[in-house]
Amino acid sequence: KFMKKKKELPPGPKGFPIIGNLFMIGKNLHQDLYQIAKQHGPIMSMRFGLVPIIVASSPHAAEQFLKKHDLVFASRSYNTAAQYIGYDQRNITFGKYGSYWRNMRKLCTLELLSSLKINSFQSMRKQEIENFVTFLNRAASNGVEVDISAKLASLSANMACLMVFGKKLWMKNLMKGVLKMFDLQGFVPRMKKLAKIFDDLLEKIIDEHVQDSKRENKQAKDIVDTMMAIMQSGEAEFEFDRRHVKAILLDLLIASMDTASTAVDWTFTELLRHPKVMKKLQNELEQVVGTNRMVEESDLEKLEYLDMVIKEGFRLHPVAPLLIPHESIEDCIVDGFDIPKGSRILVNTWAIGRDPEAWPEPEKFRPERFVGSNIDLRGRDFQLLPFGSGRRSCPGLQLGLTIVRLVLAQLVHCFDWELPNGMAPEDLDMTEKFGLVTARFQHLVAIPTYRLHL
Ligand code: HEM
Repeated sequence: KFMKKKKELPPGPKGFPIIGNLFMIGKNLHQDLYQIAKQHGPIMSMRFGLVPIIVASSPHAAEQFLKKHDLVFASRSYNTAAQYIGYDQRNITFGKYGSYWRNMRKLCTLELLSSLKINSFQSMRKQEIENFVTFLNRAASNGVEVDISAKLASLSANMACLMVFGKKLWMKNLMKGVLKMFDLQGFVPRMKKLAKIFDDLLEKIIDEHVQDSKRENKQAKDIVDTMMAIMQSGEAEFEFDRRHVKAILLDLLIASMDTASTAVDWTFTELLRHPKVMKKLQNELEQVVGTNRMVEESDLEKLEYLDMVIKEGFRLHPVAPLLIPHESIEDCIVDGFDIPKGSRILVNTWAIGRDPEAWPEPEKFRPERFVGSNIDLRGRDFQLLPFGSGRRSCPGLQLGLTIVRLVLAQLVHCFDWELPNGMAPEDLDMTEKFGLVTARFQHLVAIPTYRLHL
């Protein structure tokens, strides 16, 4: 006779009824999970309230969920924020795995975030970065300090708005509202109100584009134009109306708003903490670009040390330390453990970047560790996953990486930097503020001195 085998969940800390393990979690979820995993192992099970959570904290564990069994773990969970802000999970980021999501994601990669499309926004990026450098230059002439974190955030927001809508909008406060919604789980009235504000705004923008498109010789196509053209052509092989257009617009806006700027903010902080690395990068830029001009996008592929610096920055400061939670669509056995359908998977890339088995002396910021190594950050190597890996990995990788490289290179190439009030590099505060995008807790402030001969 068969005996039904008892399900064996991965090991994990004991929880209480109803709240599960929530009592163990403080302000920085990724850091707490890192500590707890040290006791329970790289595949660990917990419960947040009634929700089963699986945490992956080593390269091998990440590979199991994102590659070996990727199809099972390629969905997202339903939440009220996704319902109201994602037009009932019609967007990509929170879309359930299925044919609708596959189609939308394909459209996004092929039409909206292709190399061709990204290149078509190159002159816009150049213009915005020139404005940014002009601002810093003025601060340099006056010898005043600059709130780098704030300036990076508005640069990034401007580029995102120009790319998606074709014009700059003051979205920052609205965006903060959206991100807060994820903390306000279940706070429906406020969510509805915010969703309505966004919806009105998007409707207005789409109407303006429809009006404009009737005029001839319209300039560069932004993403609204591209989406409207697809909608009107009737080429899409799936249901595609204004709700879908709005869902994707918001998706791209949220995804590109804070990510690249936060990555630059962290890596630039590390450069300020490590003056020798900063100098070495300046030397590379002097050799490749020279001090008579700013960095161009076409220079980027020649900047090898810049690449290592950026990898090292992402290793220690992945912008989305737990990726975006994945959800399993059926029961699955992973490394001999039973993972039930409906589990939420948190891949702790922050912990993986600090795994001493994968990285010698992980706490040190040392870009030279990548000399002669072919570890890449595009999702092929599971010890470095700032953009995730597999089906749910970031479709904006190429664009995000281009912005990060260009902006960081420019900051380092155009200016020398000093900390305010004679602060020593090692005294820079490195506290994190956990969120879907994990930023610096305190804004980074520094004083520039212009160094180009332009
Ligand atoms: C440095 C910049 C960026 C970083 C570090 C980053 C990182 C990530 C990560 C970690 C995920 C989740 C992967 C997962 O759940 O497994 C993600 C998803 C996503 N990203 Fe990015 N991202 C960046 C920029 C962008 C940009 C510029 C766009 C588009 C304009 C974008 C669009 C998206 C979308 C649509 C998703 C959802 C994908 C899905 O669920 O299928 N990202 N990104």
